[in-house]
Amino acid sequence: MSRVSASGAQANIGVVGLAVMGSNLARNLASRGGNTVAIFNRSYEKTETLVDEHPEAGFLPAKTYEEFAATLSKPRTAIIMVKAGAGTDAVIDELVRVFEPGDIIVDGGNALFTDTIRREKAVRETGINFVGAGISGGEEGALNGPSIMPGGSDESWVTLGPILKSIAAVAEGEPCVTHVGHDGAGHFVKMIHNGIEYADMQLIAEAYDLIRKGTGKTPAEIADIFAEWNRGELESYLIEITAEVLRQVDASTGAPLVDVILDQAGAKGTGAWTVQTALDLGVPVSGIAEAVFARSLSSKPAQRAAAADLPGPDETLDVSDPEAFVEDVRQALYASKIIAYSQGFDAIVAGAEQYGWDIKKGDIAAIWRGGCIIRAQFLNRITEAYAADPGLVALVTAPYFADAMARTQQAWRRVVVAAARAGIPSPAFSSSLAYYDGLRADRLPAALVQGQRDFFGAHTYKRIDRDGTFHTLWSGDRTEIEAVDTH
Ligand SMILES: NC(=O)C1=CN([C@@H]2O[C@H](COP(=O)(O)OP(=O)(O)OC[C@H]3O[C@@H](n4cnc5c(N)ncnc54)[C@H](OP(=O)(O)O)[C@@H]3O)[C@@H](O)[C@H]2O)C=CC1
Ligand SMILES: O=C(CO)[C@H](O)[C@H](O)COP(=O)(O)O
Repeated sequence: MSRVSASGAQANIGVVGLAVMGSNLARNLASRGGNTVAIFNRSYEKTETLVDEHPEAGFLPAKTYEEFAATLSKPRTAIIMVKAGAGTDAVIDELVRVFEPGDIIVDGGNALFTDTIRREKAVRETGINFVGAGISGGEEGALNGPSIMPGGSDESWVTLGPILKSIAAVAEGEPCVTHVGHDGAGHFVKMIHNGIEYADMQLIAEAYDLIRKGTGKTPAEIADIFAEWNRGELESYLIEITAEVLRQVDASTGAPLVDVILDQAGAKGTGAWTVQTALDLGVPVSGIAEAVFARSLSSKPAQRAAAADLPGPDETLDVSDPEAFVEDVRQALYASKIIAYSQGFDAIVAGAEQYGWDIKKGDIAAIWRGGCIIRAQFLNRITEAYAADPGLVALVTAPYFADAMARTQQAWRRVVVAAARAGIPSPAFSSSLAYYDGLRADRLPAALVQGQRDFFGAHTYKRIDRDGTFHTLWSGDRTEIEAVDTH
């Protein structure tokens, strides 16, 4: 079997899967000096189109997996960018068939991290290296520089590191890529990135909704507000693109595009994975969960239609000072956003502990500063917070963020109260505030829950005044006895 392409050229890197992400990543790789890129797609038309549309890239196209392997110099390195799930397994099986020990397979798709752990173990047994790498930035990021979160072995990172550094986004002179940790660590961190992305998007959407309903401003006027916010502490990619979306006018009706888009949000699953994983780890990612549920609720048209006539409040959102209200919403958004990141980092800490990964939180915040969807100005503050205290128990308690909370929390409360009084759903704003108040509460009603659990299930409780585990004989004489801790 030939080990070179039809032209005899060799590629140092390959890409399998040439839809939106793969085709742009392949072009990004090809644009960096020294790279020659082999490309393969299940249906050959996509490969042909990419080659025809981008002759400058010098791609080496392959029609079969055998040809693809033969085109790559050894050790072969290939990045898979296909539909997550069965598609990824199918491609891995084919690559394992044509690759050799020492070669490297990188899955750059949005794989569930437990799948990555399974795949890494299985592929490693063949002598081939497998790396799960989260890649964020969408189409534009893939082309011009994404944020990359690779897991896998230290050995793979030696080969892969320079290639990934060459294509990653650059923030303040540093490439937005780091070796996150072993096996599934990279995909775990990408999953949390997406969870935060869901929360941030929902919070921005709630801010828009409240301003629109509270002040009657048009989408274009609200776009101006977001553009202004993007010059301050809220500066971020999501705020920036929100202004663009709100400014867009529908060509066929002349209406703001946002008013003709069906209000049912889709989801590909990474937000739900974050919440499911956090539940397993016992981490309250309530802001992220509300964002996932808000999309689910929006996509239940039959239930929404059936509930449309249910009674609401007597009052509407009565804003006497629109400028002050907009400023309150801005502060509520900033406070809630801090909570979303704080909860996301809590999940990273818990995941690292559970799976034995040495994840540097400050490094993760640093590689999210550029290329990815949640890139934001305040990620530098997160890096600084973890540098100052690597054992920080909750991001929100770091001095910078605690100060931000002190500054914003009254406005946050006013916004949540106003929304509730006017019947405007703001699940992410309000659940983030409840989380904040829960964290700082001196005493929680969890004590009563423990009493209830002990009543119906003899689940026992601890006391505040002495060590030990206790149970009250609820169906007997109601005296208290020492018991075995059942949690
Ligand atoms: N779109 C985005 O903004 C982002 C996407 N991602 C992730 O990147 C990956 C690629 O995303 P995207 O570019 O949107 O493409 P899609 O997720 O839409 O996947 C389409 C690609 O997968 C291939 N494919 C599907 N099933 C198989 C199979 N059984 N065997 C071989 N190939 C298969 C398709 O080949 P064919 O052409 O033959 O159908 C096509 O190349 C996904 O895992 C996605 O979650 C990550 C970050 C951002
Ligand atoms: O990974 C991404 C960005 O980081 C993708 O854009 C992701 O697919 C978006 O998720 P969803 O479709 O569920 O909104």
